[in-house]
Amino acid sequence: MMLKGITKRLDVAAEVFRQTSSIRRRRIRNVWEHIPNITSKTARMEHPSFSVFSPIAITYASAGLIVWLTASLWLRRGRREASFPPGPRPWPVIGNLNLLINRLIHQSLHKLSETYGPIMKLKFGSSDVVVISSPEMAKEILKTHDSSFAARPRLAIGKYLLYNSSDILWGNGPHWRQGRKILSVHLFDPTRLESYEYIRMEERRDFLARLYDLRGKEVRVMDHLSQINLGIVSRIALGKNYFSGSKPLELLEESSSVSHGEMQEMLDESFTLSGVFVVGDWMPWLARLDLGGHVKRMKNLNQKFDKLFDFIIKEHKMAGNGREKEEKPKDMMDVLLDLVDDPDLEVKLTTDNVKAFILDFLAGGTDTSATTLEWAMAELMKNPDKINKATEELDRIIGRERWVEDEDMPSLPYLDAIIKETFRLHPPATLLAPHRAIKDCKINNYDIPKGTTVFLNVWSIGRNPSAWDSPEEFRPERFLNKAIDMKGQNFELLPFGSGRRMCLGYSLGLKMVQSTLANMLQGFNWTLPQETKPQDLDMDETYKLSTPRKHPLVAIVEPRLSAHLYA
Ligand code: HEM
Repeated sequence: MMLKGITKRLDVAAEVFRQTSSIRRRRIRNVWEHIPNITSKTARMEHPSFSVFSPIAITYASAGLIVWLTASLWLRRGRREASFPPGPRPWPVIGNLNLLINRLIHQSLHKLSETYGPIMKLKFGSSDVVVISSPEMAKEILKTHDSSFAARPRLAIGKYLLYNSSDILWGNGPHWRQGRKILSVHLFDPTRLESYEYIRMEERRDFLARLYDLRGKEVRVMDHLSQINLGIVSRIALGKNYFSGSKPLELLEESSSVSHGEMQEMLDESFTLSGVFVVGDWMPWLARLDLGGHVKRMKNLNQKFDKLFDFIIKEHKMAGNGREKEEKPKDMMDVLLDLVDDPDLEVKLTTDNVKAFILDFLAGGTDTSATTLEWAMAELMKNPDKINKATEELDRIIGRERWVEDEDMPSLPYLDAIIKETFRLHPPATLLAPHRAIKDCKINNYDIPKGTTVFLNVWSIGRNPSAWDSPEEFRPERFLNKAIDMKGQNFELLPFGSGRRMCLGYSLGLKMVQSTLANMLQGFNWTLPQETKPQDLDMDETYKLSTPRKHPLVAIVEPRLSAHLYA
């Protein structure tokens, strides 16, 4: 019996070897198709599994590790002094390799789900992973069995970047529940959100004025989108825009701010590191080696954020002492600092928790909405007739004498449809954030054991032909006569997730996307540079925690409204 098992495994390993050795001759995305390490019918292994313990796999893995380690050490030697930013990024080769691995995993998951169905089990190293790819199964996980899957796996990113997972995104248990409650009450309740509308409006005006100054020239759309979003979340969370200055973090001194470029690089790095495949997360026995150097990068990045937050906290404490006189309204940092060491809280809140919450807020609030907006513009420029429909709607309902505002959104159904269609095809978090089973569970008769990591592949769900007609087409019209929203009750469209772990910043994120896109379309004609034809515009993705365009969108803007409106 045992011999039979071993022979079976060797056969599988030989098959894997045969398939992988012909990678160069075939399209790389098909490689995983032939690796029988998944089961579709049950979350228990039915097929022989390709595990990292099979002899041939171990031989090849060891050879790979030696090459990897040598390359890593060689790179490390050359870059010991390199700092990031403004110097070159450490581990560029490994970083790119990781993006490639992410791409492989991502595309493979989609292909595998087409072959093996909407629930399948994989083995990532020594960990069990279940991937869900249909609205019905997503409903089972996020609604029917929500409480059993409302946990996160403990990953290196939480431990090393987010203060030992003491934030909300990676947090668990009573600490996470309390954090969600605090932010929901103090920050995300509708009245609070309303009170921030003036901030979003002012930042939008600055953004439109910057674009106006660049009229007729080529602009990298993402640069401007990240600037407006960072400005908004910084003012909401920290009381002022800390990221509009010219100083590098190293030279931060009293009453100054960090350069936008440096902060954006730090946030990009945090998104990249949140999405990388950290070997030690899935093979804990290799964690100490830190293959690829990701943990080192996480610790470095944490130090940078920590320095920044220490500075901001000091400024807030100083300003707090004089607040009675000034009557300045409290921002999120003030509110959280007031709660530090509050004896009435169920779980003690520390300064590190505050830093972790703020980092969640800065990261969650910028990249996701900027990525969505860039994709929306790219899809629209690839389909110019859709831009015409959107501007026709704006001209008809709002006119050209004033800017479109938040309260106009309910009367702009086509704009709303464009946003939903963009989220369907390009959800920023393609696999949501990973969920973890906190107890043994049965999903439609499939056993999912306690401790299993569950990925909800919303990217695949958005392109699932049984849920959507012509799923690859960008067709906002499909939403015009459908009562589908993104509040987590329609499981075919889940860009913000659903249930207990649903995005906490859903309303703010959606408002930021809606009003910015409306202003961009109302205020400017958008064209591609002469050498790019709409049909040739590439739609390649990069896989981090979010999924931005691989090549930044470059466009030429020409104002549509009277000059005085941009002043
Ligand atoms: C377009 C905008 C946004 C999108 C698409 C988005 C998407 C998501 C997704 C998919 C998750 C994980 C859900 C899951 O695991 O089931 C999430 C979680 C989260 N988001 Fe967002 N988000 C956006 C904007 C924001 C904003 C503006 C903030 C705050 C300022 C924010 C804060 C958070 C937090 C704190 C969590 C963790 C929730 C938890 O684990 O309990 N997000 N978001």
